[in-house]
Amino acid sequence: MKYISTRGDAPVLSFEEAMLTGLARDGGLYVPETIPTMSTDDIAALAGLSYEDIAFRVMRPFVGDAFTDDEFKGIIARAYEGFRHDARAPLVQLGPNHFLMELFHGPTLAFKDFAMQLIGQLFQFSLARRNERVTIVGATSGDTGSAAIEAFRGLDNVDVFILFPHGRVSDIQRKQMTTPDDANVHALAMDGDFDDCQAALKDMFNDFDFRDGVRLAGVNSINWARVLAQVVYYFSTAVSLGAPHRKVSFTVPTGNFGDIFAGYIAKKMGLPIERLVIATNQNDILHRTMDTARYTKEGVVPSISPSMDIQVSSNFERALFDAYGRDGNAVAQLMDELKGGAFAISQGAMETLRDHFDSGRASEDETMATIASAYVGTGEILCPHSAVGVKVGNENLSSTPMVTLATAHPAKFPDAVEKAMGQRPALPPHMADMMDKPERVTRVPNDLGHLQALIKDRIAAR
Ligand SMILES: Cc1ncc(COP(=O)(O)O)c(C=O)c1O
Ligand SMILES: N[C@@H](CCOP(=O)(O)O)C(=O)O
Repeated sequence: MKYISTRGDAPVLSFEEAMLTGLARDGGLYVPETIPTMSTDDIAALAGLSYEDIAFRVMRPFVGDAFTDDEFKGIIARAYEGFRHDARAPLVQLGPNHFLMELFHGPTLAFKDFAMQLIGQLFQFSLARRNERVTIVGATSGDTGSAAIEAFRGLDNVDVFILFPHGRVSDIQRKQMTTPDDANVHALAMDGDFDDCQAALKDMFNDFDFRDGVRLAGVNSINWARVLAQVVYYFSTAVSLGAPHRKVSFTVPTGNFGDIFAGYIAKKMGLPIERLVIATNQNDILHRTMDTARYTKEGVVPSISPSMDIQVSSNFERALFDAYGRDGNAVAQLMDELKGGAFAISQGAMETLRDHFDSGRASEDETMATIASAYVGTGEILCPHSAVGVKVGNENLSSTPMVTLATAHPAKFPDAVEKAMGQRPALPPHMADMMDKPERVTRVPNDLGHLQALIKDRIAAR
């Protein structure tokens, strides 16, 4: 299995190389050269298997010869052993044909754990075998950062630097990033918004001297392995609802487009997915793009679903690559135009995107109202991101079962949830003392030179 860049001008890599590389050297994102498919029989055979066994069968074709079957099975087993629900991604029913896939039973209470716990294990295995060390820099609007820190904390051959927007993550998200006291963990509160953090990260990757000097690696969803791990729960859920003999639709609370892109890959592999619905908060660039065929950046307005406060949606580039017939030059040109703030999508590409994706948005009031009504109607306490999804999912119900992804635990956003339903969700017992722990964080300006110098100094001091 080979991996190519969405901009068509970077070395072709193996799975392991692409995983350790992160962003392609032409600024693009790695994708598989071809998408492996599963037959109806292959999918039917997943029924009744454990999450780990499904993960093995779904991901195996993508990793090529990077690991033996036993090695890969061991990696998967270790990745999910810390989850607090046997089903890993359990389903609850919200209405006659509407289900909620709970993705928040991992160690940091968000869907990011599904991928981050796995790539934590994959990195450890690969780095040990190669006798290498890496510097991970991640950008986060709150959840990726805590999941990355949890997956990599305490490792000798990895330093992990997390850039988060100062003042724009919830208190719990911040505490999850600033309270671990491991020497290899560096929480950096940056002036600006998430897009600024992500832009700084991409600038570091595009500075080859720095990149090669610190052996930079990325664990944001620019990393293909992140997307791959998330493909699995589309399979496990669809099969539990009757796939391959029955179609299923998914609504996905969306920001950086990684999670919904994983659903698109599941569909390409043969999973009978009818619709993939993009659900955005008031920062609705993707919904507007689906409507107007123009991707136009506007300022980010902080919301009660802060992890989705994003304008530059990285993985949309992967969808554009397919929509433009895998033409790397066309994608490179669009990304160049985006530096000016906007680009237009051709009619043909737009038709392809609309063949797969629908979209909707939820305002702040609608998000709050959905938290309240879901609790009254079903007893389920939604986090604000999941509530954005449920609101949009409700608008897209049909005779096909709809599954909305619940992407975080409500206790990560207690203020918003309390305001919406009058009750403060409790943290699970393993995190109950989090608010009392001391914090370790460095405030940093949005300045590439400053960030690079800080990272080099910290590595030298270890
Ligand atoms: C809780 C939560 N929901 C939804 C999203 C959006 O997911 P994606 O960026 O993969 O579109 C994020 C951030 O990634 C998140 O942390
Ligand atoms: N919402 C994310 C933003 C980063 O997304 P990623 O999937 O590219 O890592 C977060 O919580 O940090």
